[in-house]
Formats: sequence, C-alpha cells, structure tokens
Amino acid sequence: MPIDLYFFPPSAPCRAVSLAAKLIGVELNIKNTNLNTKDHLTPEFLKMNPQHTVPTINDNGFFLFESRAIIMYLFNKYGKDDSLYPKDAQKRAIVDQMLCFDMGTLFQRFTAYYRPVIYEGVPFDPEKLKKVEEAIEFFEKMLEARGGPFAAGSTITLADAALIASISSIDAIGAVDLSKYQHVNNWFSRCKLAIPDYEGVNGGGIAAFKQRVRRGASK
Ligand SMILES: N[C@@H](CCC(=O)N[C@@H](CS)C(=O)NCC(=O)O)C(=O)O
Repeated sequence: MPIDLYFFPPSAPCRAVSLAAKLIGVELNIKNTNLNTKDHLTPEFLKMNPQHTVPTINDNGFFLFESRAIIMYLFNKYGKDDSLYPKDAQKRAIVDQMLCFDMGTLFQRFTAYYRPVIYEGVPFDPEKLKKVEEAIEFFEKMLEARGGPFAAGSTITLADAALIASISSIDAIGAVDLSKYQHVNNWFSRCKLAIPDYEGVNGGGIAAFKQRVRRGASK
C-alpha cells in the first residue's frame, strides 16, 4: 500500500519532505490538501494531525506530522544509502544540527517574515528581513567552516533536502540576493543538480509560493 503525503505545493515543509523522499528513493502518493479551502481542518484530517499542519503522512495507518520527523522516519524505515543519514553518532549529529538550524532558525525567521504578508495583508517588515539575512549569513559561515560541498560535509544528506526547500523559497520571492553569499550560492546550485528531479519536485510549488506571497503583498 502506498504512503500518502498530504501536500500543499506552496508549503516549504511539504517540499522538504518530497525532496528528501526523492533522495531516499521512496515513492509517495500525493494527496493534495488545499489550505485555502480548509482541507486540513476536516474531522478526517484532524484525526491524523490535531495540529492541522501539512505535511502529514499516512503510512498504512501510521500517521506522522512535522516535516523533519517525517524525513527521518522515511529514511529510518525505507532508506538504503547510509550516507544520507550516517550511523556514526557525530556525523549524524551534524545532519541533525543542520535540520534543526533549518527548522528553528532559517525557516522560522523566514516564516516570521512572509506569513503576516500572506495572512494579514501587512507590508514586509524590514527588521524581520534582517533576521533572515543574518540566518543566511550563519549558513554561509557554516558552509565555509565545513568546507562543503554539502551542508553536513562531503556527501549530500537529508539536511540538504530540508535546507533547499527553505533557501529556494527565500530565493523565489527575491527576499535576499543570494549571489552575495558565495558558499550558499554554490551549495544551492550543487544541490539542484544532486537531488533527483529537483525541478519536477520543487518547481511547481515554488511558483505557487511566489504567487501566494505576491497576492498577499498586493492587498
Ligand atoms: N513545523 C511544521 C510546520 C508545518 C506548517 O506550518 N505547515 C503550514 C503550511 S507551510 C500549515 O499546514 N499551516 C496550516 C495550519 O497551521 O493550520 C513542519 O515542519 O511540518
């Protein structure tokens, strides 16, 4: 039986899961879940996820939400290539660190920047943008210190899939000029080539995200 992924294309956490699934090589059955028509607030959805967020998966009756937990679960259950999430405690800790940095700092600061524009129709706040830029600067320094070529070191890992979902969203709305950050910029180009079917998996969602933000900004 297929694994259902409840998915809203503009959502970066949803795209993080589908990009990671491509790396892992696990097939997901996309269940389009439109937040605009409140598909995530139905009693059926709330039974799976009381927090009513996408992404959510249903793996034959096993329900899981929180994108990074889903990514780790998919690897732990279906992954074959250990380099994506190494068994060595310290190597794995660096992947975890980058997944946490993405969720708790980079993506968190970016959502604080764009969400009020979408949901409240208020203008972009330049102070919040500064916090996003600072997070990208942190990422730049991490990549430089690690010597790359990927976020956790020499091979692509689950962290790259999550980080590229955030960075590509930041790039899509032109929030930050990534060309100012040499290491981030090179990492971004490298990951686009390394993730199977990157454009097919991320491209449509990025376009939808851009449109959603543009609509909010023109209110
Ligand atoms: N920390 C969660 C965040 C998920 C999240 O905020 N998803 C948004 C879309 S990007 C959502 O489902 N919003 C609808 C809601 O909260 O009701 C994750 O990484 O999965």
